[in-house]
Amino acid sequence: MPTAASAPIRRLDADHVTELTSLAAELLDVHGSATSPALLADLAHACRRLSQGLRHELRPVDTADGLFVVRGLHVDDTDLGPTPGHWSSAGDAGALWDVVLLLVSTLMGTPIAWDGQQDGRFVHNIVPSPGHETVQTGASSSVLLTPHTEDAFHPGRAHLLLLCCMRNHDDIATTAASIRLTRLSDDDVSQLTRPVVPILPDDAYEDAQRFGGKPAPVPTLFAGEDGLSLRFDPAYTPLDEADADYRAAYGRLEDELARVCVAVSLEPGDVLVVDNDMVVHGRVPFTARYDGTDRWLKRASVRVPGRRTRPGSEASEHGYGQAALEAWAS
Ligand SMILES: O=C(O)CCC(=O)C(=O)O
Ligand SMILES: [Fe+2]
Repeated sequence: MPTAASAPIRRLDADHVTELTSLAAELLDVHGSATSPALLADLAHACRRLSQGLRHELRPVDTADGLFVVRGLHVDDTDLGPTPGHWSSAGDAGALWDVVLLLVSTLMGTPIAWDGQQDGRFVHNIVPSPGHETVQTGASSSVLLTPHTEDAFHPGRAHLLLLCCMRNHDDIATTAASIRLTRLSDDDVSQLTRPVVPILPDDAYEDAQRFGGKPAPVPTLFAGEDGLSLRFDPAYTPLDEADADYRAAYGRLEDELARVCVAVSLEPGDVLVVDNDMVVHGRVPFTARYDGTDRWLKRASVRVPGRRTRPGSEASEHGYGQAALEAWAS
């Protein structure tokens, strides 16, 4: 896996940084908490005050990399306080950054949350947690977090995934691979366009894992409105139920994704924006510190209204009983 970061960088100038952080601070001051429903309801209105220049920097992904890094925001490590040991103890830690991430998300679409994940919060805290070292969720550390589409099990999954870095003293990389940079034969693409095996809910969704309905097989690849797209989470795909031809094509897809994979080591203040229809992301293994100085990311998920990238058959999926909540009624 390549170790050099090669993601497109969009650098915010000082005025744009001030614009974004002062609006976030004002909203936090007015509403008292980043999880306030009134703050969520106020986001779209508040964003109208942001300049065209800032909007331009935060325009949609515009290269086949399917991602970019927004750089220039400054996180003060001493003000931040210790990295929480678990998402459930994060409370309002780093709340200003929750609001920054919500504003950035709102410029790009509609932030979504899940009842069954991190108490329905719209901004998740991604921290390594004792006892979770080897699971395939954001709370793990000692294992490779296998490249995946975020919330691949669900038809209402995000179009965009945003990761904002609070702290990353050991330069632990997020990995990302774009389907648009892979080379696959037409035969492999046809194979993987067939709905053969389901993608099951991941370990972050205990309720969904208890859902009684029959899992629906879904295609791995599909034609989006602007090119080839994917829905991929091998750690939660019962591939042994697939026929040999499908399995072989899936293996070649995995090889190609590994070939084009980039490693992006986020710096505090960086916001990584990933197109969840084009790019699968993961994380390299690391040794957690568990001393309050661990790596800490904030994560938001965004739907882009009007985007037509998903197969029509997704409309009849049950989504394992999980519902995505939108930050405001559209
Ligand atoms: O820790 C990372 O860099 C990414 C973790 C991840 O997959 C996620 O937060 O969705
Ligand atoms: Fe993820």
